Amino acid sequence: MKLIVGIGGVTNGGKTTLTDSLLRALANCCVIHQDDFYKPQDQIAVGEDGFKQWDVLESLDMAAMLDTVQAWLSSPQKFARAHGVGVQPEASDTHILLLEGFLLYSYKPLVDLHSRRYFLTIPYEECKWRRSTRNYTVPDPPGLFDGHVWPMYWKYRQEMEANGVEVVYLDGMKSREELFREVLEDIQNSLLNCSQEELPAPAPACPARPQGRGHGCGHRTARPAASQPDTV
Ligand SMILES: Nc1ncnc2c1ncn2[C@@H]1O[C@H](COP(=O)(O)OP(=O)(O)O)[C@@H](O)[C@H]1O
Ligand SMILES: NC(=O)c1ccc[n+]([C@@H]2O[C@H](COP(=O)(O)O)[C@@H](O)[C@H]2O)c1
Ligand SMILES: [Mg+2]
Repeated sequence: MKLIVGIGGVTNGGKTTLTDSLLRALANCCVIHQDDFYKPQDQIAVGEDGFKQWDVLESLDMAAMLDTVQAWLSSPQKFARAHGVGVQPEASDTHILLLEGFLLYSYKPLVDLHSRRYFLTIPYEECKWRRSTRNYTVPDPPGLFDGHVWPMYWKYRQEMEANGVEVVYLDGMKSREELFREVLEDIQNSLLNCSQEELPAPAPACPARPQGRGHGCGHRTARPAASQPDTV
């Protein structure tokens, strides 16, 4: 069985922190980070606002990311070995791929491959503060957060919700430990449900089930933006 789990959501929501913890806890688990697929800096467009457009999908080589996901799908064992992940023989027919990134659910070919999609949210003030403590390879110029990062976050999130992409929202204000426990338990439940529901026919991955409320691999439908706790 193959399970692709997305850890998406707002910048500084805690995606990488949570993913690192899950990676350590789950057997036969690999990870692909979306920000490893940034295009070279000289290919990042400058917008009419004067800012380099780091927070748009076009700044990422999503075709390359998809190819990497396909490589895992075609042979998780080979992928794990190539990435230095030990395969545990006793759990060898279950493989998990964590996808981590801030625009995971805005690239259609990737959206549909997920078995489970998590989406971390934090309020504006917290996000702005956490962001101010971060050191990116290219430091944020003054005004980038309010002029580009936060508006793009809402633009893509609203598109995701309008497109009916089903996600499980996570409150990034909870402690690291609480988030880890919550998501680990949920993934373990998904694994149990998927193994019970798995068909004998070849299945590319345990699929997300849009109508699958009550099924382990389904998602909650995205709630409208206005009901989210971090609405500005
Ligand atoms: N649950 C949490 N509560 C408080 N701070 C957190 C939490 N998770 C992560 N952080 C901190 O927030 C910052 C961003 O975390 P990170 O995991 O890199 O987020 P992301 O990958 O979503 O940008 C880091 O300084 C990290 O230590
Ligand atoms: N990885 C890089 O090369 C790079 C460069 C400039 C900005 N960023 C920022 O990274 C953010 C996405 O990563 P996080 O979700 O981990 O914050 C985006 O908001 C983007 O502005 C990344
Ligand atoms: Mg990160």
